[in-house]
Amino acid sequence: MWRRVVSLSSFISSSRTSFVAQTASRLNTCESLTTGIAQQAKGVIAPKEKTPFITFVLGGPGSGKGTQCIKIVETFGFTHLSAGDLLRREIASNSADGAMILNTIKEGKIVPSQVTVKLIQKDMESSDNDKFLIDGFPRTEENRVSFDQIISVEPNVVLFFDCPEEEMVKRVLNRNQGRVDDNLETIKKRLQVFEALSLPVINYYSQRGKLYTIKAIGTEDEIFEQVRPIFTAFELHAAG
Ligand SMILES: Nc1ncnc2c1ncn2[C@@H]1O[C@H](COP(=O)(O)OP(=O)(O)O)[C@@H](O)[C@H]1O
Ligand SMILES: O=c1ccn([C@@H]2O[C@H](COP(=O)(O)OP(=O)(O)O)[C@@H](O)[C@H]2O)c(=O)[nH]1
Ligand SMILES: [Mg+2]
Repeated sequence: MWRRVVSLSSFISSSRTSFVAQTASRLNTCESLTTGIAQQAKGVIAPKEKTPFITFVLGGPGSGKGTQCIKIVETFGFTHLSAGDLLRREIASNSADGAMILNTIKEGKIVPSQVTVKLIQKDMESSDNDKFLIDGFPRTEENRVSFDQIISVEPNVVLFFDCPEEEMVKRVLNRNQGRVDDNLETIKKRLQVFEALSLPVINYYSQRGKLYTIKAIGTEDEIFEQVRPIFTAFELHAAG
């Protein structure tokens, strides 16, 4: 449904821009939040009720992306699309790509972009919602470019759950979901892939003022209290 209207962009008024800045400042949130929203408000934004609002949720393995996505869904009504879950669903359904995906995940490597983007696209298009959390994607610059080319929508927000390696390893080893990649050997490979291929994506969005870094240590609730004001500010902006 959202695809039909994506190209119908309109300019947001300058009064809206100042409202956004005021809102963020009223919320007493961090400077990057104020700057990020104000920067977006200066750009071309399609009508709010029809444009998909996309959040990429990034961070190393075990940084708590999935856990926080559940809370964001409960509080802000997003649809949660976990790229890893979509790929595991392909394996479980014995699809043509299933064996290739399984081997790639076992090795801690990245599935070809087109495969992942098509799965995300299918779920986005079949959803009635226009607010999406895309969890664990893009993991590489190639992923990012591929999404841009196929879906043709920029993310509004990019969350980065910044967690010490030691803590991520501990959490993954205790995850207990029977995943083929939750073992020490694969985790080491995944951490290397994260550093070499995913950090450049995070830097890309940082340079564009879209990145919101969350210190991903502490209790789940404490971490969510860093996440909440980001979406509250966007909600207030949309309501304004
Ligand atoms: N703040 C936290 N403190 C301790 N354990 C956590 C926290 N957040 C998540 N976990 C646990 O760590 C594991 C990895 O979390 P998950 O959300 O699956 O991370 P990711 O999706 O980034 O790999 C899960 O078992 C989860 O219950
Ligand atoms: O866009 C993606 C997302 C995931 N994966 C693969 O799926 C695994 C598990 O991803 P998930 O996001 O479920 O792991 P998490 O970071 O949540 O532990 C990754 O290590 C990759 O091998 C991938 O290739 N492309
Ligand atoms: Mg996850």
